[in-house]
Amino acid sequence: MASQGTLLITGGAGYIGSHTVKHLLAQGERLVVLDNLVFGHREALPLDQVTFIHGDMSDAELVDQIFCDHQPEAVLHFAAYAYVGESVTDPLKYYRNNLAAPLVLLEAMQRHGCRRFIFSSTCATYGNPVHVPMDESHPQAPVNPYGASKWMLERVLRDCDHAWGLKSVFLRYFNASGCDPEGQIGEDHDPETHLIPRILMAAAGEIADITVFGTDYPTPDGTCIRDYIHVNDLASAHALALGYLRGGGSTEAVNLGTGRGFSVNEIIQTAQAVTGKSIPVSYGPRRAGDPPELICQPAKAKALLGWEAQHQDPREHIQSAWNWMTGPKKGHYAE
Ligand SMILES: NC(=O)c1ccc[n+]([C@@H]2O[C@H](COP(=O)([O-])OP(=O)(O)OC[C@H]3O[C@@H](n4cnc5c(N)ncnc54)[C@H](O)[C@@H]3O)[C@@H](O)[C@H]2O)c1
Ligand SMILES: O=c1ccn([C@@H]2O[C@H](COP(=O)(O)OP(=O)(O)O[C@H]3O[C@H](CO)[C@H](O)[C@H](O)[C@H]3O)[C@@H](O)[C@H]2O)c(=O)[nH]1
Repeated sequence: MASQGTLLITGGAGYIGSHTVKHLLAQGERLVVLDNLVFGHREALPLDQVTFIHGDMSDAELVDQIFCDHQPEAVLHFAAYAYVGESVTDPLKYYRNNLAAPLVLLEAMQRHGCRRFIFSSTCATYGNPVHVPMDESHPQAPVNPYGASKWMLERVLRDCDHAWGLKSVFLRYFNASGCDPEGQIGEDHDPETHLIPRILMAAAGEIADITVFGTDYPTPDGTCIRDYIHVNDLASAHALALGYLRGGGSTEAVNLGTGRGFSVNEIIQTAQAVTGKSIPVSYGPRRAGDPPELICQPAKAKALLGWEAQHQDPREHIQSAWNWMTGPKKGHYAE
């Protein structure tokens, strides 16, 4: 197996996947992207620079063919469903796509001798915080099927390590935000549920207002606190995790966040300042399943991978997302 071989990126046409693709291409990596485009966008990929395969990771024949044709050295696994609320009402959809479908991928990896896996896990595997900031040894007690599906796949990956030597890094992202500073790609979910893009949709008049979910949390201003991590910082962490595995690293879980929390109200005020728009706000009840405060303890990422968030200021996240939203082409490589 080549030490700098081809990488298979599942879900590479999605938000975080496409930013990581851009970062890895800049580092000279050779990439094959597998995406069914259920949520991703073909235009989010530079099709002249990657091999794009439009298909589903649960298609065993297709996945096997990809391993025969490209012999990937490692898999970066972004593909999943990620609507927490929907996972509560339709859990089987989440267990099928986030837990069962990756087994097809892992079976192909085992057959073809591919032993490196970088997994998009989440702070949602921790459930309600027992303490903040949360380090990797925080108890994992997910409170919704989305978080549970990710936690269970972590368990599967550990078992594969034990049985056949698969080495994985579980990157537990906190709240991904921001966009490519060059404005080529952005966050383009439909439906969009995340806070920052919805605030900007309200600023642009695409929705009537931003509803704050709950004002009676035990936080200084009563609204939820989150740790917003720039998507380009997530991208660079993937490259470093790959280097770590190439260097013979063992299976590890690694949090990715800044270590700083911002409330929903603070994010809205920052967005008003960045956009210069007066953003209509309404106040609603709490959203089921939202912990009051999620803040990352990122020390392990620095110690193990040499990674630190470079984009600490949420103004920068919001500015890059606003530039992309209001840019002439609304992002994307090709018209
Ligand atoms: N956005 C966040 O804040 C956040 C936080 C923590 C973890 N994550 C995880 O990071 C990953 C990427 O998140 P995102 O926000 O970029 O989501 P996204 O929906 O933009 O990207 C996921 C991509 O996977 C593709 N996909 C889904 N199922 C597939 C399948 N069966 N076969 C092939 N392709 C498939 C979709 O079409 C999409 O392009 C997900 O695993 C998500 O759970 C995201
Ligand atoms: O219209 C909105 C949207 C969000 N919020 C609040 O803003 C905060 C952030 O909410 P997001 O929906 O943007 O993100 P989550 O905190 O729900 O993120 C969770 O879901 C993500 C998947 O999409 C990731 O897995 C992440 O790790 C996990 O914490 C929450 O307090 C939420 O209640 C609002 O007040 N109004």
